[in-house]
Amino acid sequence: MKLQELASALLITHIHGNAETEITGIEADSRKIKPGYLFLCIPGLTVDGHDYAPKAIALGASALVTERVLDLPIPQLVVKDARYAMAALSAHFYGYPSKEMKIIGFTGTNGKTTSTYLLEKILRDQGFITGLMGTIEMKIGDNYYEMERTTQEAVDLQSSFRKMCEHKTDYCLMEVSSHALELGRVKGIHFRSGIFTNLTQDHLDYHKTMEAYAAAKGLLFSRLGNGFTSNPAERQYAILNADDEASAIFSKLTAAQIITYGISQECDVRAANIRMSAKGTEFQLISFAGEAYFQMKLVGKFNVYNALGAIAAALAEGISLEAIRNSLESLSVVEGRMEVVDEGQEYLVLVDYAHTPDGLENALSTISEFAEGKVITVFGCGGDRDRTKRPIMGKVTAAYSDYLYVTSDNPRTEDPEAILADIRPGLQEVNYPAEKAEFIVDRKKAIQKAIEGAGPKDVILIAGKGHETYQDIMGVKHDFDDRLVAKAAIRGRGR
Ligand SMILES: CC(=O)N[C@H]1[C@@H](OP(=O)(O)OP(=O)(O)OC[C@H]2O[C@@H](n3ccc(=O)[nH]c3=O)[C@H](O)[C@@H]2O)O[C@H](CO)[C@@H](O)[C@@H]1O[C@H](C)C(=O)N[C@@H](C)C(=O)N[C@H](CCC(=O)O)C(=O)O
Ligand SMILES: Nc1ncnc2c1ncn2[C@@H]1O[C@H](COP(=O)(O)OP(=O)(O)OP(=O)(O)O)[C@@H](O)[C@H]1O
Ligand SMILES: N[C@H](CCC[C@H](N)C(=O)O)C(=O)O
Ligand SMILES: [Mg+2]
Repeated sequence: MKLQELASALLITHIHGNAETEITGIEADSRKIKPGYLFLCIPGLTVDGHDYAPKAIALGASALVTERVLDLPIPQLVVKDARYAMAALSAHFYGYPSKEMKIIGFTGTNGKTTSTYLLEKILRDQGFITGLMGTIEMKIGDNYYEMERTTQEAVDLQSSFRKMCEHKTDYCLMEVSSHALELGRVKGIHFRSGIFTNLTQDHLDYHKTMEAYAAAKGLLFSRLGNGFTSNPAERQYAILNADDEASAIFSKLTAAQIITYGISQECDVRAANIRMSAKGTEFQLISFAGEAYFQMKLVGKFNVYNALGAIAAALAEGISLEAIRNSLESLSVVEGRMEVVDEGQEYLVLVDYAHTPDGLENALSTISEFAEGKVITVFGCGGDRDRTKRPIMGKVTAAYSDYLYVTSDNPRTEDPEAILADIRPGLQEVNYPAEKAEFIVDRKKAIQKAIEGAGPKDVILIAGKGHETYQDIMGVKHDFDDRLVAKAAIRGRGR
């Protein structure tokens, strides 16, 4: 594509240099530039992409997108807002792929990843080709890709969508993080539906206040539904959790047709008579499309919510309640979410991704309902992330645990001891007995000690890392998998 043609995606631009320059690729990271590529100079929160233009040129960049003319020897497309331009130009470069499939976006503090897999299962069982992108991985056709972040940068996102189209994807199920919404990574994407899971505290390091965090999430819904259509295939839906008060705000923001789901409120897709055990969850589903009795293998009331959101989205796609039920009943586990580590031992070991106060509350309240012995929790808090959630996470785990191992969970560039010190006041606030809590920086040792101390009917929750296979210390990702460490520890003590 020629620079001139790319520029046509924006009304106000200025081309400095040869407009006929051929563009063979488009990137916003100088380290990924190949000969012939256009390099987008993005002023970031930590560095300014304009400073990396010489590096991009050295790697063969043929043109730049800038916010000001740089004294450099290649053509430049000067724009008002490089981040906005990144989204718009990437969509144009890749031929607007989000219009060629149905993209369903999931947003909310907890439950996004889980919910994408539930809906993926339902859609795949109907013979649809699905793509998925989120915290664990990206799937395109039969190919799996590692993800750097939950929601990709706009330029990577549009490229991934194009690949999905090449694989004849019918539906793309994607997690839409609040960072992505705030930073415009998903601007201009045509979503079929937006699903809201819930809003509780996280990421206040970035958003500062819960109001700002909610406003970021709201962007998914405020962009939905404009331009009514008689074609049901083009309709857009906002699928909202009626039991979460943020839904009232989102319903005012959106022009999409709203489908509500929940347990305690009157809504379009509702679960009643919920029965929970260590083996799964049962509930009566009452919906605008009829009623059915569900028996799922996923544990915890929070998974009923995740199921309801997925059911609502599937009903909007015209899938029958019976088919939806068959799919959800056959799904056993989502990786790293309440995943059982089974080496034939007498105590239960669960690895879960709970890394927020509400996630821990949900995981632990579920466990407390079926635990016959002690509840032993191993957890930590991420470095370079919301510090204010640390004591609250300490308080929540203390409330439910007979024994606590407070340890590291991706300290990143922070001092691990300092993170542990931030958690401690939460335990003190509820007068948690000091002799029942150990603070051990080394996560492997903490897991080993928890397992060594377990009695026959005890439940050990290892929270925070779920599917992760690394421990990020000072920017270096060391191999670390809670499930493997736990397995080795169980075998080490002779089960
Ligand atoms: C707060 C946040 O999300 N920041 C993201 C944002 O950073 P930024 O705007 O500060 O960019 P920057 O690092 O200053 O760089 C500016 C520009 O220079 C470029 N650059 C930089 C260095 C270089 O050598 N060459 C170069 O070209 C960068 O590619 C970028 O275009 O854009 C960068 C480029 O895309 C991201 O790497 C960076 O993610 C940071 C590392 C991050 O940790 N993000 C996390 C918090 C995140 O996004 N999490 C969410 C939520 C997870 C969830 O709870 O579900 C996610 O979606 O994963
Ligand atoms: N609907 C829910 N409500 C509250 N907690 C939940 C819900 N679903 C899952 N959880 C808890 O939160 C943890 C994270 O779940 P999941 O990975 O599905 O969320 P996510 O929104 O994708 O998180 P992230 O923001 O890190 O991508 C789970 O391991 C579980 O403990
Ligand atoms: N998406 C979340 C994941 C947190 C997972 C936990 N293991 C941590 O590192 O804090 C975040 O980036 O805040
Ligand atoms: Mg996720």
